[in-house]
Amino acid sequence: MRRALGQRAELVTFHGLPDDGEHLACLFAPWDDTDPPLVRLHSECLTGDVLGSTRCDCGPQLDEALRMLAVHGGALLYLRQEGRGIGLYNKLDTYLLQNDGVDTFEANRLIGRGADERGYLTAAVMLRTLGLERVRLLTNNPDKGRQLRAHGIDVTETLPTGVHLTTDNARYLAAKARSGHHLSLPTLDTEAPA
Ligand SMILES: Nc1nc2c(ncn2[C@@H]2O[C@H](COP(=O)(O)OP(=O)(O)OP(=O)(O)O)[C@@H](O)[C@H]2O)c(=O)[nH]1
Ligand SMILES: [Zn+2]
Repeated sequence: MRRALGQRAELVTFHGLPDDGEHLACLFAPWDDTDPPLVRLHSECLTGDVLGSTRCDCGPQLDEALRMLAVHGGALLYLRQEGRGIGLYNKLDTYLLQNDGVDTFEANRLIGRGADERGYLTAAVMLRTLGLERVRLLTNNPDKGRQLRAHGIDVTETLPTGVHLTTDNARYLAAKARSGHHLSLPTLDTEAPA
């Protein structure tokens, strides 16, 4: 079902998705006919997207994607994959471990969950349903492009998001870089000068 969201954007809901989730597509028109449309797969982060938490970079990444899509057109899939798939309450439990110095991926494992439980089959089905089988993907996470391709989406290009580094999210971003996200972070010199 399609609902208008302002003059140049509309929301699309889906029924019968593989994981039965309430995922949402937000379409921005028009897109340039010469290039495949810009697509952002955004994983839900209630704390960062809505409540302004500065522990992660989700809020600034969502704002950035919405700004780019408003200019260039394309689609944002808002995927209900809170906490990289472990859910909100579990994510909040891992925050306690992170406060003791454990990184965001290891904290998931310590509560008995996968470091990243997200799959993108549902996103691929959403894109195909929307007629978006060739896309340019906005992400620093190579797994998203890899999985979309494995599910038959032609990802012609991957465009990096900005690096939204602050003192609050520096450890979070460093953990993402270690886990394979394409992020070039400045190195911090923690040693005292000789
Ligand atoms: N388990 C867990 N999930 C988190 C934490 N902080 C943010 N998240 C979730 O992480 C997801 C976003 O993943 P990220 O690793 O930040 O980025 P990404 O989506 O893999 O990559 P990009 O496309 O480049 O943004 C959202 O679902 C957030 O809810 C955390 O401390 N623990
Ligand atoms: Zn977040």
